[in-house]
Amino acid sequence: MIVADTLVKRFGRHLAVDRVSFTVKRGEVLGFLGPNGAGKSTTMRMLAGCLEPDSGAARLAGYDSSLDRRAAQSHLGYLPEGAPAYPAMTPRGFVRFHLRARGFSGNALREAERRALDLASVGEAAEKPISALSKGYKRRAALAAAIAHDPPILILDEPTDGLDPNQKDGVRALIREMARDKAIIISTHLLDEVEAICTRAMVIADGRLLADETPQGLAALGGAGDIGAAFRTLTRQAHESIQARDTSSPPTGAAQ
Ligand SMILES: Nc1ncnc2c1ncn2[C@@H]1O[C@H](COP(=O)(O)OP(=O)(O)OP(=O)(O)O)[C@@H](O)[C@H]1O
Repeated sequence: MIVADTLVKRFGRHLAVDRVSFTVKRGEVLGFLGPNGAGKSTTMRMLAGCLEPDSGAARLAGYDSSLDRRAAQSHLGYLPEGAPAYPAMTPRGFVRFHLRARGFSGNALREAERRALDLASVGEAAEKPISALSKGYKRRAALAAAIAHDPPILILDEPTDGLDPNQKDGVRALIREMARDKAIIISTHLLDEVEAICTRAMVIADGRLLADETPQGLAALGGAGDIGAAFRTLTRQAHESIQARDTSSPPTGAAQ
C-alpha cells in the first residue's frame, strides 16, 4: 500500500533523506523513530505528495505521489506536524471542508463528518473556533479531518503530540482499531507508543534508515533489551560514524 523507493531529499547542501526504502502493507502500523532533524517528517511529506523527492519514488496504493498526486492522495489521510487547520473555522467546518474537497455531499457527507468528529473525540469543541481551542483539541480537529474520508492509508506525523495522557490513550486505541484494514505510518518520540500500537518500528538518523524491526526485534538490538536502549545505541553509532566520515574527508576546495 505504501512504498518508499530509494527516496532522496536535499535542502541546499544538507542531505535530509538518504536513499530511504521500505514498504507498508495493509494491517501494519509502522512507527517512525529518530532524533530531532532525522528526516522523519521530510520522508512523510514526500510519501504524502507534499514534497518532491530529488530522486527515488513514493507510491500510495500503486500511484506515484508526485507524478499521479491526485490519485495517490485520494487513498491517503495525512496529519502533518503541528495542528494545521484554518483558525477561524470550527472543527466541524474544517472536517466538512475536507470532505467537500474530496467530493462528499448530502447524507454521505453528514455521516462521514459525524463519524470523524466522534472517532477523534472532538466533543463539544466541534462548534468552537479552532483558534480558541487548546493544543490537544486542535490536534484532534486535524486528526478528524485526516480520517474523515476513511482512507486505506494513513500517514500521521506525531499524532499524539500535545495530548494529555487520557487523550493519548484514546488516539492510540483509535489507531489500533483503524489498523485492521489500513496501512498506517506514525512518527513519534514516545518509545512506549511504539510498543503500544506499532507492528513495526523503524529508526532513522541523519536521513538514513538504521533499523526496520518488530518492536520486540528492535528492543533486542539494545543491550538492555528495551527500545530506549536500542534507540540510543543505534543513533549514537550513526552520529559517530558520520562525524568520523566528516573529519576524515578533505575540506571543500582542498587540493586532491
Ligand atoms: N523546508 C526545509 N528547508 C530546509 N531544511 C529543511 C526543511 N525541512 C526540513 N529541513 C531539514 O531537514 C532535516 C530533516 O528534517 P525533518 O523535519 O524531516 O526531521 P524530523 O526527523 O521530522 O525531526 P523532528 O523530530 O524534530 O520533527 C533537518 O535538518 C531540517 O532542518
